[in-house]
Amino acid sequence: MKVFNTSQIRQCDQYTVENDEISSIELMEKAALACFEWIKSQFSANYTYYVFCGKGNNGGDGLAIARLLLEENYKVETFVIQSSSNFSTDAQINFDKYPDSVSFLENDDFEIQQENKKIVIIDALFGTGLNKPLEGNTQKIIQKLNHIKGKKISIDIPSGLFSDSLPSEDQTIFKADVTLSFQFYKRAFLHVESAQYAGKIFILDIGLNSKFIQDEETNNYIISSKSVSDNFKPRDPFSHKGNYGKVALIGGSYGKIGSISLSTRAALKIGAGIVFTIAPNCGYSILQTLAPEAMFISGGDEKLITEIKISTEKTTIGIGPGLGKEKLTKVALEELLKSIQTPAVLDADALNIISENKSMLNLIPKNSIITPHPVEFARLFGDSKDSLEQCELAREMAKKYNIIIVLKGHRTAVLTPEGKCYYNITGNAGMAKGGSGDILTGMITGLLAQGYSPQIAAQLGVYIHGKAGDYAAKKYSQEAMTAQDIIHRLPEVFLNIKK
Ligand SMILES: NC(=O)C1=CN([C@@H]2O[C@H](COP(=O)(O)OP(=O)(O)OC[C@H]3O[C@@H](n4cnc5c(N)ncnc54)[C@H](O)[C@@H]3O)[C@@H](O)[C@H]2O)[C@H](O)CC1
Ligand SMILES: [K+]
Repeated sequence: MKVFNTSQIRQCDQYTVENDEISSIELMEKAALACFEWIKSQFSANYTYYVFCGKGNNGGDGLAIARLLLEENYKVETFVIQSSSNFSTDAQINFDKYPDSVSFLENDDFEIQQENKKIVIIDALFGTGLNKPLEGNTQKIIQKLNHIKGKKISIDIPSGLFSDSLPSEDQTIFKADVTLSFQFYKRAFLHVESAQYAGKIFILDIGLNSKFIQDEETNNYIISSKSVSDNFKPRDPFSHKGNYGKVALIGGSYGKIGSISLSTRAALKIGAGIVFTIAPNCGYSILQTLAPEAMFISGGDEKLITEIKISTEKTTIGIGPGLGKEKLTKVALEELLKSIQTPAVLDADALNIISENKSMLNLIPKNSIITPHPVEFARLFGDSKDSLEQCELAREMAKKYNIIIVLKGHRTAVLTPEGKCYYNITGNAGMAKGGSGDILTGMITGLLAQGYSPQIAAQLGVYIHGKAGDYAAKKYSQEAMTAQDIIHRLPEVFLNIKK
């Protein structure tokens, strides 16, 4: 699913009006109707709706939503910000159509009866047309709204937030519980510094022109359930284990055998045919017990990996979880990287070792997948001022080193050598725990071994990992779920991938 910037969204809007049998006012009505239907499905008529509108098209949406609510006898109070600018053409039409009186706000002296707990505040002050950070009265109004208790819904985007950039710390922005956004994810919804204002995001289809959407180019995408099912390869009834690849997960050190056992189990559970684990000897009994389906290969020493003895030709390597950074382990990693020609997966301490010896970056085989979290990424490639800047740096590094970077976080991003960014929107805060990353490494390695291209293995891996995490949270709660529960919920994910 494509992510467009504000100017592309505006062009899409315009293209739709010019090429489809729909006028801009009809499009606004369609957008308002989609919001109204969503609101109706979530809240009863016992709520009082306070609708705050600007004078642009976002305000026009708000006025239309307020009218639709009134027509179905919901209790509605509508406010319009008084300003020197005129209503946009379509907002004016909706203002004229509004059947009740509205209150014009010159400052923040409006009253909302808070003893009535059933309050919904609808923010239709500013949308994608915001041209500078809010100040003066609009700033005061939003600050006051942010202190009022009630359900808060932003239309299209929280007022005060820019679609394509991140806010400064002192910027005033409406804090929504829910954002009902039209047709597309905005880039701001995909970065933690701005996404926190949007709450839960629902994308409402307002039928913008599909040819424009198909033809318009972008470098940013969401990994959709459709792209997952389109790329998913069901197992062939006539196949044997050799058809599903040979994996070697390499990692673990004394006290960190758990990491590589989680990766091993994840690779098995994601469908890999044959799985080896290369770990220090202290991991032997643990691994043979926790993952009896996998074969153990000694890493050479009791407590750390000092040698990696595997033919790398037909084996897909995943290296890093629990590996440690001992000198001999570093040498073993360097030797391994020099010997592999095919894409591998590198995570955790494998990346930390490389960050201390940056020339090793050039040894990473072309089209390999690295899976750093933001701190590991910064160690490798330097600091960034925020997550958007880090994402852009990752895009450059993916191109420079010809690798796929899985930048883990609230919304994990997969950056490709072609400069594309694929955001993952599955997953939840229950996964922000030790072990989750080890599992992701095992999953991506297992998918790569099964013949998925590195880019698709990375995209499927992050999507499936997040989705299994969502099933785990549903069953055990975000608090009580542990990383292992992500592995346990994989069956639900596979059973629900539509083919
Ligand atoms: N995506 C679609 O196809 C549709 C989107 N719709 C809605 O339209 C808005 C965008 O509307 P636009 O008129 O371009 O802009 P806004 O309503 O966001 O605001 C413009 C308005 O506000 C003034 N302004 C801008 N910045 C500031 C500021 N910092 N302080 C004060 N005033 C400011 C500006 O001068 C204008 O007067 C989109 O988000 C959707 O909600 C359609 O309704 C349906 C199709
Ligand atoms: K808004």
